[in-house]
Amino acid sequence: MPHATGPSGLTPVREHQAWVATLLPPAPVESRPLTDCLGLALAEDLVAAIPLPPFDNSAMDGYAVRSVDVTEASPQHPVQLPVSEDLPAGRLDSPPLLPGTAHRIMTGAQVPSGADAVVPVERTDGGTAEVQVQASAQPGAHVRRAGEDVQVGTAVLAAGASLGPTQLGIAAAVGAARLPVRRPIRVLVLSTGSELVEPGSPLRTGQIYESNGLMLAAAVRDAGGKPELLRFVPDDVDSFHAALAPHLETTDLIITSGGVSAGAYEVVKDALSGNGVEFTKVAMQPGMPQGAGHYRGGPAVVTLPGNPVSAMVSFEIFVRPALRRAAGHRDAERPSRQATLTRPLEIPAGKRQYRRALFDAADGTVTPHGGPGSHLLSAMATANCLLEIPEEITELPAGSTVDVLLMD
Ligand SMILES: Nc1nc2c(c(=O)[nH]1)N[C@H]1C(S)=C(S)[C@@H](COP(=O)(O)OP(=O)(O)OC[C@H]3O[C@@H](n4cnc5c(N)ncnc54)[C@H](O)[C@@H]3O)O[C@H]1N2
Ligand code: MOO
Repeated sequence: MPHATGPSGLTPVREHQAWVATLLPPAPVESRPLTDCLGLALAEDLVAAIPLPPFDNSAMDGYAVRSVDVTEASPQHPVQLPVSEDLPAGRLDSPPLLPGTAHRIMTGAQVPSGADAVVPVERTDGGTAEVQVQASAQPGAHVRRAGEDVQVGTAVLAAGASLGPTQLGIAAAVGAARLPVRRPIRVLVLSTGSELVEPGSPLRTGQIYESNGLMLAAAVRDAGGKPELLRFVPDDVDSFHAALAPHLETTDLIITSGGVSAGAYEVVKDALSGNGVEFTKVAMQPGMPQGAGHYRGGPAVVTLPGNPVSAMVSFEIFVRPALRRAAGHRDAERPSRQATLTRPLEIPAGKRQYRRALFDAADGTVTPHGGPGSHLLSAMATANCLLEIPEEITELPAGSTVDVLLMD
């Protein structure tokens, strides 16, 4: 796709976002056991085939009674009833309750026909052959009605729902053993750079610890994708192609970081130019040098800049929404808020700024956190949002209303 350029000669952020989004088609739908669905997106509405609760059941351990039999009960004048059945949760038959009797009943057990209330055990003497009921009960007391939570035919989850713990819980509760979900996007994360060494090994002058690969793979997983991490890919073009080759059939998206700006040793740019990937400068800070396309007609590729904050911010702005949309998530975007800036900011013109910041939900304010430098990863690690400042703005007084993207 040709790059649209803005007045600055740079590609507008929204153009690059749209381009990256076109690279990833919707992932195929597959049926998975519930245990394998965490973090995925539901592909179809989940319609309840049973009500919840499935039957009238007790909310308390106690005695199932007819409320009219205990109208006069009090601690001073208990009503004595014979106990004719014991109803633990899970008992399959449900003997009816005869007038003037009680069934001992446990939480979750089916309320027998004939009973219309449960008296908690604490309001009785706890008898097993006979029970002294010391309190009256309103009709319906401590009875959880069938269908009170979910009625048959209700869509308990809509297509596009992200499946977290409670969504999996409700799916199991209505009896779904498997769910139709979109297969997670398979992402190959590559890092290159001769200066990089593995955390845990000694650092020599001129070297730094590799962090982007791990960070981006974690970001992919966090976004619901399935990452595979290839670190320390050698810095020459042939080795780069050789490293990719075994993964092409099983990869939807390749993400690289580094090796794309104007240096003499830009292996990513050298290897991917002419192989389906186009490079551009995007009107944003951090994250200016970007590339995207399809590697040799195969997997989608997004090349992120190497500076760690640039890599992470551009993942957030370009990759994460595209990845989540392709994986079927309705909430593909980070939530955004408007907030009041606590201190003034001066901003270079012409590029959309993404400043790391701290959003205070209680008072609706946002405070820039750390400087604008794209190597300042520690501030990003302790920030909770990105402050998004449009290209044309160069000055923001304290008290300005600004947009923030919430990161957690
Ligand atoms: N003459 C120019 N120089 C630079 C330009 C430019 O337009 N003209 N752009 C600058 C901007 S903006 C950025 S961002 C960076 C992007 O450079 P690259 O994407 O080519 O990245 P590298 O040069 O490989 O690395 C940049 C920086 O990040 C560190 N890095 C790289 N990979 C990792 C990793 N996996 N883990 C941790 N840190 C990593 C690397 O050591 C460098 O410090 O270019 C500017 N220069
Ligand atoms: O645009 Mo680069 O991404 O600032 O550091």
